[in-house]
Amino acid sequence: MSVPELIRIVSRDSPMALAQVERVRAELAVLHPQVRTEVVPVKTTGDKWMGDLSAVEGKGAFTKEVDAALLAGEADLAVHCMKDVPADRPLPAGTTFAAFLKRDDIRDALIHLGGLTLDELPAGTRVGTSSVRRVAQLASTHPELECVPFRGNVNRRLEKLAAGEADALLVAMSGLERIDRLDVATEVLSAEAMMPPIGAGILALQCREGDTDVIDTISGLGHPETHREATAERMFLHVLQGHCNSPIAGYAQVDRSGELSLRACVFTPDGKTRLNAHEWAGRLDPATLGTSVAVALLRQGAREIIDGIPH
Ligand SMILES: NCc1[nH]cc(CCC(=O)O)c1CC(=O)O
Repeated sequence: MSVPELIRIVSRDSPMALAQVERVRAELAVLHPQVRTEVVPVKTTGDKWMGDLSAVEGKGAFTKEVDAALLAGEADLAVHCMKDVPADRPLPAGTTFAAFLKRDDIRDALIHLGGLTLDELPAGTRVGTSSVRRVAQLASTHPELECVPFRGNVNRRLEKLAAGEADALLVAMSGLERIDRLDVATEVLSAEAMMPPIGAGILALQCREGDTDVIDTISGLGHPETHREATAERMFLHVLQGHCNSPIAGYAQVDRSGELSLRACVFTPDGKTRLNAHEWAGRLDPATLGTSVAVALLRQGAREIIDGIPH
């Protein structure tokens, strides 16, 4: 393997995304101190458009411009939140994942300026979130709360909360951690109380196919357990074929004994129906586990629920 002299890293330009790039640079500096890196920040459709993501073909809204820069040769490595990489279709032709970094916290946090926990919030409390996954689950477990649309990067959402545009906020712990604002979290919600999105907390490193020097260099950053979890989760979504308005949640987990499991749910938007599946891989490879869990939900009627939601 010949290690490249320079690796140009493309990413969204939000504070969270740039912190992600710094993590990649730091890990790369340990493994290959001789490699220089440059950052190529780009704004994505999802960063510019503050309306409903389904109006801009939500899928890929946070990745399209990043992928384009990689494919155009303006950068050699793209850093994505795996959660934002569409899984219903293959990766853009000519690109491949070279590594998945060790997974961060997959849980959501509640932020309430008065310090209340989710169960303590009074009826009518306005919770800022545009996530159909969070809205459906809150409708199911806390129907007395009111969800208000809340878009923008994590810093922007914290500003909007401080400005009184909502009384409380649900955001990913990993997002808060990356912008160094874990201090604002009032309560960490268990993955059972608020099922995370597929791909939560995983940074995916994407390269051009055939760029073997970069791929070989970057693959050393990969975390094997996260790779198994990511593969199971991504195949699960691929088989399920959701759309950007379908509330889908779940996570794979490699336990201490090395056993891989995948737990997943499909909800109706009102949270009144929730389909559940939880399987262990046993002798199945991660992708087959993902397929099996998707099929289990389809057998319970997931297709009808997903197709019945306007998008
Ligand atoms: N859409 C913004 C976004 N993209 C990825 C994350 C969380 C970080 C991750 O899971 O990797 C967030 C913030 C949030 O959902 O609150």
